[in-house]
Amino acid sequence: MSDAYAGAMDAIRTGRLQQEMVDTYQRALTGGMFYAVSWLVVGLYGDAFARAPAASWALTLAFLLLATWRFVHRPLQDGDGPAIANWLLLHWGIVLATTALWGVLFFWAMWDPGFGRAQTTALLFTLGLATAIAHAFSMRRSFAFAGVALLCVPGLVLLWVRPEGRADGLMMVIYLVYVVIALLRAYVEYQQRLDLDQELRNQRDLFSRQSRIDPLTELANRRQFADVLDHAAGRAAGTGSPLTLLLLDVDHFKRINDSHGHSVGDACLMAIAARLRTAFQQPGDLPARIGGEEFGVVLDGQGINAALARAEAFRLEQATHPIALEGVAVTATVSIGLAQYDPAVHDDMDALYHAADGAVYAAKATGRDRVCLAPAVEAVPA
Ligand SMILES: Nc1nc2c(ncn2[C@@H]2O[C@H](COP(=O)(O)OP(=O)(O)OP(=O)(O)O)[C@@H](O)[C@H]2O)c(=O)[nH]1
Repeated sequence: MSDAYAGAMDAIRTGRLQQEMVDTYQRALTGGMFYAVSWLVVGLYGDAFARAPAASWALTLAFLLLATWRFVHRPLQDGDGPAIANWLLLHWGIVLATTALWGVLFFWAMWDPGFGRAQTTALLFTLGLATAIAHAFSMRRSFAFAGVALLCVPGLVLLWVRPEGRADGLMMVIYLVYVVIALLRAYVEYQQRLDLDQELRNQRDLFSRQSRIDPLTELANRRQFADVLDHAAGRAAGTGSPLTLLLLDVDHFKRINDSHGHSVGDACLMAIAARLRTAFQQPGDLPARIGGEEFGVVLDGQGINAALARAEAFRLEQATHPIALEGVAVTATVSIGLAQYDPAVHDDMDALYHAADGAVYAAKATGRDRVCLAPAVEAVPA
């Protein structure tokens, strides 16, 4: 498995976990308060606060604390996979602690006849909460089952073992069959939604990449080049830092195509792009394929002298190091034009581009395989 593949798989897993983290937080948010309110209804109408005030207030406080914890345990902003997995474990821990507490309460309400009619209220709330888990907490099947079990099983066992509670117990078992089916279906639907979301994210990333990258050479394409140049010019105009534009055209490229075929021509363009990528990888450099056999490099932060030296080095490498392609060695010389950005002279990027393009034209006109400066720009001593 290549590093790139492993990295992509990690990114997909992390993307899914991030989505699950956000969903788990949002779905758990309001649920916590439902437990507190439901208990208040059962406790008040079941006279629990008068009969067992300490236990009743302790339950109220515990539900409120757990609900607040769900709220303040916010999703991570930029966690990696393991950090999100840990976050999920803790959040599920809070949710399951709440369901376990309700399970104890339900057992108490079923066991203590002092709750009177509120026993039915507790039973109905328990079924309602189990239904809510089945529908809203389908992200993790095993945790959701554990939640339903913690809510229902203690009270259900009690109902079952008492002959007078057997009918309610039976009703509960039948209802729980529905809850289990609903939970399984909701789990499958949730996973399908995650798959769909991932698919949409992949498509979006692909389109975004295709709109910025030249497919043959994998350099930045004309659009990204123009955006970066525009951005760099805005900053250069504001800060006065230097910015130089380099345009490069392969000499007699048609001959390479005609002599060796179009596929060798393509391979030659890819090789030149690879050399450009190696030669122009300093911070502020952006090599790009502008179209056909024409390339450009944004040299953000570079004055004309440094740019000239680097352009000359690249030209020399092209002239002296043939490219080995499909059994043939091709020498592809290049004509390069340079223009330094001057906000007083260049009204917009088109003006800078035309200046550099004029320099390429001058290089072609004076014999090719050379670097020319745009006429308005003078090289100054370093
Ligand atoms: N193989 C290949 N050829 C391309 C591609 N894009 C443009 N070309 C070819 O590049 C050649 C450019 O030819 P011209 O514009 O006449 O320029 P040139 O032959 O390089 O001559 P000068 O620029 O004057 O030195 C044409 O033959 C195009 O078909 C491409 O993606 N792949």
